[in-house]
Amino acid sequence: MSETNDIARLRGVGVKLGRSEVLRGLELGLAPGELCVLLGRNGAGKTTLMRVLAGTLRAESGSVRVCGADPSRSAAARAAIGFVPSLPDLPPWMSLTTAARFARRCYPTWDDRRLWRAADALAVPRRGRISKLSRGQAAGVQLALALAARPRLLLLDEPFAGLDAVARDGLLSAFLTEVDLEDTATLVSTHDLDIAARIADRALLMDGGALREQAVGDAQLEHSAAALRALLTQTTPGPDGAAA
Ligand SMILES: Nc1ncnc2c1ncn2[C@@H]1O[C@H](COP(=O)(O)OP(=O)(O)OP(=O)(O)O)[C@@H](O)[C@H]1O
Repeated sequence: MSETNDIARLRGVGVKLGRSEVLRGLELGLAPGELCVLLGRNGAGKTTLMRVLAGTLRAESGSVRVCGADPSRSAAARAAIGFVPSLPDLPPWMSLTTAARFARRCYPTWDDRRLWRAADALAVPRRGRISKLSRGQAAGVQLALALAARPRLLLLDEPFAGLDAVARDGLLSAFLTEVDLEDTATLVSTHDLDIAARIADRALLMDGGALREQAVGDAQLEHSAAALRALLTQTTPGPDGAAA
C-alpha cells in the first residue's frame, strides 16, 4: 500500500508530558482495511499515541494527518475518527438510544443497522442510563456507537479490558464481522496477546516512546501470541519505570 493512500500518517511525532518524553520521532502509517494492534508495557505510551491520533492531544513536534488534515485543528478530520477511550466518557444521563440520536447528526456515514447489531453482539442495554450501567456495559455503548459511525479511522483503547467472557466473545465476533471494513483503518491497544494474535493484520510494539512493527500474518495463533509475548519481554517499561 502506498503512503499516499494512508488514512492516518505520523511523521517524526514527539510528545512530552511533564518531564517525560513519552513519544519520540514516531513514524506510522495506517492504511484502509487494516487492523493493527498496539502492544507495549504499562506506561509505554499507547494511550498517548491514541490521543494524538484522535486529536485530543497536540504533538509538540512532527506532523499528524488523518484524511489529510491535523485532527487537533480540523473538525473534518475529527468527524472521520471514532475514538473509544479506555474509560468511558459519555455524559452519565445518556443511554445508547439518546447518544445515538446525537451521534447520528455528526457522522454522515452513520449506519443504524450496525448500531443495533453491535449492541446485540455486545449485550448492551438500549435504554439504561450510562450512570446505571457497569463499566463493561458502558464501554460496550461507546463501542457500538463507534462502529455505527463507520469512521475512516477507528481507535480503540483497551476495548477488551474488564469484559466478562460473554461480552468478550461478543466483542470478538463484532470485530470479526463488523470491524474489517475496506475503507477503515483500525488501531486497537490491548494487553491480551491471544486476542491480538487473533484479530491483527499487523502488530505495533511501543518501546521507549518509539514503535517497532511485527507481522502477525497467518502463523498459527498460539505461535503468534508466543512470539508477541517474547517480543514484549524484551521491551523497556514506560518512562516512569512502571512494570508490565
Ligand atoms: N498528564 C501526564 N503528565 C505527565 N506524565 C504523564 C501524563 N499522562 C501520562 N503520563 C506518562 O506518560 C507515559 C505514557 O502513558 P500512557 O498512558 O500513554 O501509557 P500506556 O502505554 O497507555 O499505559 P497502560 O498500558 O498502563 O495503559 C507514562 O509514563 C505516564 O506516566
